[in-house]
Amino acid sequence: MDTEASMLPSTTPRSRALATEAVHAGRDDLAALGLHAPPIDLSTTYPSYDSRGEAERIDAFATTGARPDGPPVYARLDNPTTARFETALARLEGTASAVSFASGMAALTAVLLARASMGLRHVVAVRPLYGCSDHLLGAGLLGTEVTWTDPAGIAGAIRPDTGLVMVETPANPTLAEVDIRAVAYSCGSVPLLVDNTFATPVLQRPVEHGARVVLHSATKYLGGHGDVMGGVVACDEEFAARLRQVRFATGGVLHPMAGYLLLRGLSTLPVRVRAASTSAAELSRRLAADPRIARVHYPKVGGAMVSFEVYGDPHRVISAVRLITPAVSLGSVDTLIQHPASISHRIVAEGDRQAAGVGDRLLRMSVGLEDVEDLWADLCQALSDPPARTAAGTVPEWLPTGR
Ligand code: MET
Repeated sequence: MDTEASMLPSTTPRSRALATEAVHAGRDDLAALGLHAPPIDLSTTYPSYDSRGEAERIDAFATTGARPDGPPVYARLDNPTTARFETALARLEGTASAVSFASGMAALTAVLLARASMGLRHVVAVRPLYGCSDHLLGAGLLGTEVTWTDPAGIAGAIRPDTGLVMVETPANPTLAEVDIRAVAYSCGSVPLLVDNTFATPVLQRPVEHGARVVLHSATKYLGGHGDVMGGVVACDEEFAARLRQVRFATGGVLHPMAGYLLLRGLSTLPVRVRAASTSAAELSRRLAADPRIARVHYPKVGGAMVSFEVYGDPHRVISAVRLITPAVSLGSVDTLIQHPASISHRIVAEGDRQAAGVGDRLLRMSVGLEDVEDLWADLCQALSDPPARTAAGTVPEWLPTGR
């Protein structure tokens, strides 16, 4: 069992360069353990002959929410493998702590419940957000109430029962950006949560600009290979303790295998994000110069996401890509494209979606690690009208013509 990991300090400030932390954070004890790869602890329960001692450890967790000393008693309290991922992500975001969850939505749920349980049910939020985040806030499923505003309206929207201000920057799917420092100032003493899924800590560390809570769908760039689902909240230890109590009570824990894969994903995060961002910036330039494209969205902070509005039928583009994968989600090594109005933001009421800039002709592309010329060739043939794949001689040989 990997008990040493639970001894790792969770409050060590980031002192090494980001690329170094990405490789080493959460693994600092491995050499002393005589290990190279992090051990995976799949235990759901932890035997003990000392029931009085276990009672004390459960009382301590229930009272403080601090990570238990030694074995976790039960896997819903903590897990040494997922703790390694939490330690590493906190280091990258520059926070004291991080708490992992089964998905990004489980992570956001825990944040909202933690604040609502303190009598702070009201949330101020800026659109657009990822469609399911928008839905979770707006539908009142957790008993929260939301006021939507633009960044300039945040200070005026805050009430005595406001527990959170939430922004996503760059936003899903329009890549609209907010000035985190200015927004944090408007929040006063209300914590600002920034969904940093698109930028990742490689391009932006929101706590350095005044945010108090950083949310990630770890399923995306942190995992990086489209094969692991998870969520994580980076924050101070006081709020992390509250989140652990909510996680224990509601059960949305990250599986240890997912924790292992996410820790492995972090080690290549800077390399992947920078390489994909270079291609995304190049594709955004080419798309902006293309007469078939009405508008291109690419954020100032950079990143591997490009959104664009077509003059033609966006559904035809989705059906015509051959190298690019027509799928929702993002942050994988392969390039994905999806139609937000149909998928990622389908659950948002049409009027709200349109008002947030998520039009019917908008496509969102997550640029991966393929050669940029191959990606451009696939985009060009998919954008052609009539479809290039039916026009003899215009399909690159390497593109499959059917499925
Ligand atoms: C179920 S829809 C969306 C999944 C993911 N959050 C995305 O934006 O692509």
